[in-house]
Amino acid sequence: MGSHTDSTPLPDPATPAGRAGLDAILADPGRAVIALDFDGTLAPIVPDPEQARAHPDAVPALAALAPKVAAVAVLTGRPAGVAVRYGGFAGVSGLEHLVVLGHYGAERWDAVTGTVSAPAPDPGVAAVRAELPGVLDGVGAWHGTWIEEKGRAVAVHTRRAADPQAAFEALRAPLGELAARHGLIVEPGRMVLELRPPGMDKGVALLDYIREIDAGSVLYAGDDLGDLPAYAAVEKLRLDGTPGLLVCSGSDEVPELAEKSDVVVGGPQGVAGLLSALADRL
Ligand SMILES: O=P(O)(O)OC[C@H]1O[C@H](O[C@H]2O[C@H](CO)[C@@H](O)[C@H](O)[C@H]2O)[C@H](O)[C@@H](O)[C@@H]1O
Repeated sequence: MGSHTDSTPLPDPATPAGRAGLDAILADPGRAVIALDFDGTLAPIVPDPEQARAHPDAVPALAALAPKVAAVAVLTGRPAGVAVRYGGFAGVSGLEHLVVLGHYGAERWDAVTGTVSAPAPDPGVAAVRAELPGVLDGVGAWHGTWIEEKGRAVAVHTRRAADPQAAFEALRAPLGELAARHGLIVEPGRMVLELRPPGMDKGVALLDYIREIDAGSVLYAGDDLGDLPAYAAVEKLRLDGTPGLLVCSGSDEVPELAEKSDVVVGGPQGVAGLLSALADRL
């Protein structure tokens, strides 16, 4: 695998803004932030969310790139600690300064300390958790749907239902009502509807992090609807004079993201190849 990614050339961005973003990263890597989603971007999509793991090429590529840029961050809907575990990010040489922003930025894990910081849990989550089985029962959606307990949120997955898209659509309205009754929002994703507190998204988290690092350029890679706010953040940064490159980890499931991206690569293997090629160039 290693020799394959080592030889991958850097992609040519499809847009002038994307080319400017890549040029800025190459010209001054010491001020570049590389931010990446986890599921579908660093980790292949699998039917059972508990079995998701980073692509074998992903961590070596990140570890090769991180010492050459200002900062590398993983920005995920997962709890930060879960992403660290499933990604195998702790204790990796080269990733001593990695930051994992979990729960769409509400939680933060720093490799330097090995600890997670997070605000107090939203009481609406406990109320939703208690009512969720009854709501699913009412919709007749038990078969094949699966509740992911996320601590600060709960998610209902339909990928393993007989008809995943139909189950997803059938659950949208009732879960929306349940979330709204308890002050939560529904975050739709790839065959998943997550009920979570409002007020944070990947765009807010990315902008905060870019400010913290005082970045001069940014690369953001994602694959899902939850990455759209981060895409919007990069578009805003570009308008304000900070170049950026938008990378889509391609799939058939979320065409909206591919349409907005500068570069589309072939899933997590393609993302790892791009990161590795970037590390080689730097
Ligand atoms: O922000 P992300 O890192 O992309 O996390 C988004 C959600 O990803 C996970 O679900 C997705 O991946 C699963 C494993 O491959 C897959 O089975 C599921 O269909 C996908 O939606 C995770 O389980 C969620 O908690 C995350 O919010």
